[in-house]
Amino acid sequence: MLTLRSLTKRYGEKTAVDALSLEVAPGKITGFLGPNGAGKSTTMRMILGLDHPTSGTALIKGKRYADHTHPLREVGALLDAKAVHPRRTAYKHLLAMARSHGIPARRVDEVLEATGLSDVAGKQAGSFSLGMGQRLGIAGALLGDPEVLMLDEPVNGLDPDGVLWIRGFLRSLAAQGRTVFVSSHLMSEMEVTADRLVVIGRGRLIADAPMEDILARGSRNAVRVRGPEAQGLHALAGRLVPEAHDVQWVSAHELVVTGLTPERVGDLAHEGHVRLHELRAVEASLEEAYMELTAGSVEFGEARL
Ligand SMILES: Nc1ncnc2c1ncn2[C@@H]1O[C@H](COP(=O)(O)OP(=O)(O)OP(=O)(O)O)[C@@H](O)[C@H]1O
Repeated sequence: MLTLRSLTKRYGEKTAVDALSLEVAPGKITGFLGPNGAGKSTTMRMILGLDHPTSGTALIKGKRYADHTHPLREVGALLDAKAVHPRRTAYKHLLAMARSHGIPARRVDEVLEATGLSDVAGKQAGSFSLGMGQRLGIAGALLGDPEVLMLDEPVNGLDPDGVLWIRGFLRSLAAQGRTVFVSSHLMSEMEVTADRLVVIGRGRLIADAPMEDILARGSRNAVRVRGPEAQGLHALAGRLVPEAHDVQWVSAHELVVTGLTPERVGDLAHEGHVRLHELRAVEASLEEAYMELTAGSVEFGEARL
């Protein structure tokens, strides 16, 4: 569990994180989204005690990072996968980390196994592909068997296999009851990975809600209705108009209805004995919902997608 209370960071005149309050719950993947410069990395750095808040607090399981006796056993983080000595082998890199935190050496074998790196444990980290480097970073984050995992853009630059692996791996970590907090600018990725989304813009909280709710907020959520009989569809439109936000004709045989569920549209069609060949929810993509949410809070003129 992560708890942010009015977390604020100012750099001179600039407010990078502005009174951010939220809770990140265990057992699920929480996506952390925001346009370029929104304050995601600064927030993560403050949670890890790498940056001091100007005011407010960031708590991991109720305590500040610095107040934990064994912080690596509470929170594992992947901020920059390249922060590894290139000539050290994966095994030696993890062993050095384990030793400096009082973690037994056998845990190194366990995390190598869990991240699929056992076969390359003796290879120098500098020879690793980006995907293997990310796996090594995640192995390091898992060393202390922490309840909280925090990853900054873990799929950035990965090939499809790497992306699939990370997605499945994060899912399994959440299923073990861990708190998984992951930032990404890849909206499509978050749509299939995260259970909950925290969206920030200019350091401020814009949304903190389950993924379905964020998607449902997109104004383009609509129902597409197609039928063989134009007259029947006209009659149906007459029944829809009083209840719907909007009813648009796409063609003589097709309507797009906003503000009603497919169930309601189907029931009204049934009541009016109107034959339908298609009844389909057209969901706003996360990209659309996100663009609407962050409109006006994009720092550099354009959201990075
Ligand atoms: N050390 C610093 N000194 C001054 N300003 C900073 C510093 N670190 C970050 N900022 C500013 O704070 C704001 C938030 O930056 P941050 O890196 O946290 O955003 P972000 O959401 O992680 O963006 P990105 O996706 O580009 O990494 C930006 O305007 C950035 O320029």
